[in-house]
Amino acid sequence: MSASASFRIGTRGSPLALAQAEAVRAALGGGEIVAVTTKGDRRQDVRLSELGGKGVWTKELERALAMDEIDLAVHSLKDVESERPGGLMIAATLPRADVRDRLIGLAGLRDLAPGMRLGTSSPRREAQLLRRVPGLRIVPLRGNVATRRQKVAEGEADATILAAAGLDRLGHSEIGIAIETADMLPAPGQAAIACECRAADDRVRASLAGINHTDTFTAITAERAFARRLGGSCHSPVAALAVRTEDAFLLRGQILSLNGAEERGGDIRFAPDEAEAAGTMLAERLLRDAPREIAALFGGA
Ligand SMILES: NCc1[nH]cc(CCC(=O)O)c1CC(=O)O
Repeated sequence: MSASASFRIGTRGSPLALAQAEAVRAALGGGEIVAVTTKGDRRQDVRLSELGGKGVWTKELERALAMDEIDLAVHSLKDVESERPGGLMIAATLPRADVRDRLIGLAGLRDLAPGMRLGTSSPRREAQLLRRVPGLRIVPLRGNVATRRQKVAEGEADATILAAAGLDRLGHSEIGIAIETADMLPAPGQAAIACECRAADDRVRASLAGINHTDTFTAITAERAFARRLGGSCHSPVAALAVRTEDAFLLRGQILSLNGAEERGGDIRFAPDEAEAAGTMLAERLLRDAPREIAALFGGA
């Protein structure tokens, strides 16, 4: 039995969260899965922003971590706010999955037309799509994959968009059409699974260091520094993606006004040890000449 076999691996209880926790358990070579219900899981009827932002997914897990009820918490990194509570740290990321979003209900983005109802509760997807197709009607749509597909099938929306990584991890590789990142930049941290632990817990930290995928960690470090420097609220329209190139990394970032009318985007090349600084620099560059609608969203400017 490996040393990590005794770790209590905290996770939300949704099918996606459990699949991700299982992937971490497999990487560690053992451990006990402890499912914790979060406020975000209990309330699927209201907008995420009304529940208090994406912290609703992570807060109860982080409380359990701080209280030593679990040894590590597994999250979709995308749902983890870029400011961390003291004493906790993201210590590892697994190799990143498909970073793209997938369109469900239509054959491609070019089939979107004014007046169509696109179901999403993501301000990023809403702003990006409104920018592409002004006049599109955005209808709130939450719930797990099965629920959302059902809502589209029942005509509550004409189409919806979900992260490829989540669909694939649930075994739904056949659902939807992948949207290239050039057409729709994903959320910071999308498709990355994060392992969070107590910063003072050397035993867990050492085990997590052993399963960490460094290229993914470098990429998400840049993306999260970008998001952190933008401040604003955690439900502002922000997109970022860093990828390894032949000799370095490339971070692309985008910020939009809520209705997509205004947009600023750009990119920056960086070496692995400059990930944090690169994210911050790109954010500052985009904020410098940002129009008022965008500057108002990202108060940290
Ligand atoms: N907040 C929802 C959420 N958080 C992580 C994923 C998908 C998996 C991932 O991006 O790692 C999803 C669903 C979606 O956006 O379609």
